[in-house]
Amino acid sequence: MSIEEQILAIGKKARAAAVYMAKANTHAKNAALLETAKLIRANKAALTQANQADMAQAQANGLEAALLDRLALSDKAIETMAEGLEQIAQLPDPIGEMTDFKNRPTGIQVGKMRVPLGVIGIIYESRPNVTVDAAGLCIKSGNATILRGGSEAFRCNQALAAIVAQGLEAAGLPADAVQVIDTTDRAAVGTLITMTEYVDVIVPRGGKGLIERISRDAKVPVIKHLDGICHVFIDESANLSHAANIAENAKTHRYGTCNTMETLLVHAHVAKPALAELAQRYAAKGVELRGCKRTMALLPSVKAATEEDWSTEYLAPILSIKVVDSLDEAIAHINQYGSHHTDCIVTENHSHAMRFIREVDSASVMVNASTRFADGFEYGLGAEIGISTDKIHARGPVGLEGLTSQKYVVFGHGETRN
Ligand SMILES: NC(=O)C1=CN([C@@H]2O[C@H](COP(=O)(O)OP(=O)(O)OC[C@H]3O[C@@H](n4cnc5c(N)ncnc54)[C@H](OP(=O)(O)O)[C@@H]3O)[C@@H](O)[C@H]2O)C=CC1
Ligand SMILES: N[C@@H](CCC(=O)OP(=O)(O)O)C(=O)O
Repeated sequence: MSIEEQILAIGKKARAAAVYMAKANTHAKNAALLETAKLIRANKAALTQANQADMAQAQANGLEAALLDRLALSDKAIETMAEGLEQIAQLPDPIGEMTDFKNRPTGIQVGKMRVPLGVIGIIYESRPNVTVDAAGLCIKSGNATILRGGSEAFRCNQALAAIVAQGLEAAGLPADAVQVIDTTDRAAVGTLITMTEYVDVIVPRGGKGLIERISRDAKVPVIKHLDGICHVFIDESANLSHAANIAENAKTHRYGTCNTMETLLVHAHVAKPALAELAQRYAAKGVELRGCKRTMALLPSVKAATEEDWSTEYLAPILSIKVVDSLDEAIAHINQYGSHHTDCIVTENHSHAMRFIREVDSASVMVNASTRFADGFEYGLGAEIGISTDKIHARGPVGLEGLTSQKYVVFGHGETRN
């Protein structure tokens, strides 16, 4: 079979499974989640072995440290995946919920019912826990899914696919509700994003290369989950102790995640003390600093930032720094160079905070909190498919509700329209 034929066959099975999933009851969906969690724990040794093989190959291929960190599946990460499924089982089932009923003068009652999207294709980075989080959220929201993880995580993802299939079958649900594409050939992505007959929506999680491909070729509707060029702006009225803690955490908590800060903006009135403190903290953690001319005047060891730096997502211990003269300049910089993912202002000035959250055009806009909080679990969604950088149909961390839609339902008593 050609790759195209293989993916079309997967699509056909997913479409059939979606019909069952849409009407599956909450008990069966939760049973599948809990059984999969049990199987993940029972298969810890096999998962570890598969991950070690993936890690060895990725290391041999020279994958960067932050990306190896993302690929690694420690005992703790395996337990977290299982717990994540148990948490999704605890969440209320969104499907079938009816809301917003109104009695119309004609006698009919008009309301809305929450329904699954159908078949969701997800293309994502080499992070095995995403396979389980995505599978869990799609099961609970009554969708079928086709997963295409990063090639470095191939072995581990295949092992996880087999476990999820067993979990679904044990609960009497179709194993085809979650299928993991079993080739790393990118031709498979080409078919996945064009088979409108079988796929209702594509969620691409990734960087620039993926964006270009999807923008050029996709025929299926897309909810983009793209790169994070995130900023922290230290305002002139910032609490400098909060600013140092936030700017340190936003950069150094995890270097490889999309919600990590890549550019720090500092108001000129507080640049000297703010940067003196932060330079020490970053030096202790080996973060390379690249700055504008005014930053370099304050911190002579800093390298010169180029125009390209302002629009670069490093995913590494590198940070660009710019000194700005006003809130307006900070907002303009973020809207020009950012990726509309997550941006933060550190300020004690309420009107500056309100202007920042109104005028910065990003999926999450924060006041006095680290950009690392942009995460479905941290926002109370239970888990996330990822962070949408699109404005429709979902924006920011996408949980169960983002994987559903609402249809109108109308109840009458024999009424006819005049
Ligand atoms: N907004 C969000 O929720 C998230 C965003 N990200 C972003 O992802 C990026 C980091 O991950 P990284 O692994 O580098 O991302 P990549 O974009 O390189 O890879 C992500 C996935 O897309 C595939 N892919 C990439 N390019 C193409 C292409 N041209 N055609 C078909 N498939 C393609 C990859 O496959 P292959 O294995 O073949 O390379 C992989 O499965 C960062 O920019 C980060 O911000 C990450 C997580 C969440
Ligand atoms: N929500 C995640 C970040 C999003 C994510 O998965 O990022 P990445 O490590 O780039 O795959 C978190 O805060 O851990």
